[in-house]
Amino acid sequence: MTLIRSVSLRRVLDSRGNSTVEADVLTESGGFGRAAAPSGASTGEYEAIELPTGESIAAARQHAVPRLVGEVHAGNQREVDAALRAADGTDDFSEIGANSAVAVSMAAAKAGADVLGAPLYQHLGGTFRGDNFPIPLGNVVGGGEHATEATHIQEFLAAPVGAPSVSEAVFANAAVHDRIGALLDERGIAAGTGDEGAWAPPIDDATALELVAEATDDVADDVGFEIGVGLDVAASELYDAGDGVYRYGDAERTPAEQVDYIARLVSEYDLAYVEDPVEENDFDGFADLTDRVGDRTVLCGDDLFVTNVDRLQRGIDEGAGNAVLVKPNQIGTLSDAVDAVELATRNGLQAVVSHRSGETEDATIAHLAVATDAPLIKTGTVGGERTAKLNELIRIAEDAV
Ligand SMILES: O=C(O)[C@@H](CO)OP(=O)(O)O
Ligand SMILES: [Mg+2]
Repeated sequence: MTLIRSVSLRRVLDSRGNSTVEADVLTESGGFGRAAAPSGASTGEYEAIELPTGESIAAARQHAVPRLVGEVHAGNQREVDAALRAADGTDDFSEIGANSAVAVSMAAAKAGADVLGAPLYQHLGGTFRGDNFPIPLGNVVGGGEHATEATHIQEFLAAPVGAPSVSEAVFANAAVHDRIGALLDERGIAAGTGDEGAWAPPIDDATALELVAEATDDVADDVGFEIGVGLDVAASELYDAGDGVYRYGDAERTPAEQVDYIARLVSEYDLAYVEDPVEENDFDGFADLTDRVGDRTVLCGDDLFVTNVDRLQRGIDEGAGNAVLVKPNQIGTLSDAVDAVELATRNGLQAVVSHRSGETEDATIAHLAVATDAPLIKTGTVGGERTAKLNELIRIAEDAV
């Protein structure tokens, strides 16, 4: 019933105005799925390869489409993703591009769900998946690779850990974003926004932390539940491998000082979440930090693990981190992303399903987070390509009760 009849690929726009791959999958019985690949700016060195859009589409048409059409069932995600891997033939999707691979993988999942007449989260997660919903982490202030002349730390996140529902969490994050806008205004600081819709003011990291802490406290008082503060340091972007130091503008920190600095921030601001506190090759520094503050906060590897089970297994073996960021395009297929969640969960690590800084209206990650019972999702706060996922989460929560 779900045998694939056709796969179409096209260039569409992403939220940065760049091109990306969109895929349509149609099955023999008329099931249809459409999905588009996101794209990172602060990409990890070990991510699957994103090819230029046209190149990726041409290669996928040549190598992957013939292996899918009339051969593979869209309802069997493992079969779809195995065919994509076989068509590519490399470890990192450098032949057809992770952008085409992930678009087809997600579109096939939607086509499979369509044939079943089931929502995507249920097709992926099964009937007995439980009824937990992820807490959305909302990027409210940022800089790094996502904005120029703004903070060095890439993302300051609202973490509404006490929210009684997805909907209340989503609106709390939006309220924090709004409150920060007002606080910036009061201080006469003009600010635009970065790639993910977060405020990108020309202030230092300490001031940004004070501002976000004040805004989350104010909104927490209003809504009556706890809202913590989180960070994505995206430390690989600050690291100068030649000199072996982290550069925050004119200031420098050695790797040991970096670990001390983050540990101090965790204590001082009672941080609920820290992503990529050290650069992507420093498993030792990550493990040291996990030893020191891992019982108090979520320490999440993004560039460190790149949704890759081999790197994640190394982190588990070495005690580096207690959470993994899960980005399907970082590894290339939904099956690989689910493998990373399952490996993490089996070993007591939390999974954090995540968007990219370059996004589309595609909302697959909202379903993936619910399907896999991920405790957290990072998908922005405001802006259409971000609210597409947040509003989908609200709909899923309503649908699932
Ligand atoms: O570092 C990150 O976590 C992401 C998403 O916020 O950014 P990018 O997609 O640019 O890698
Ligand atoms: Mg990150």
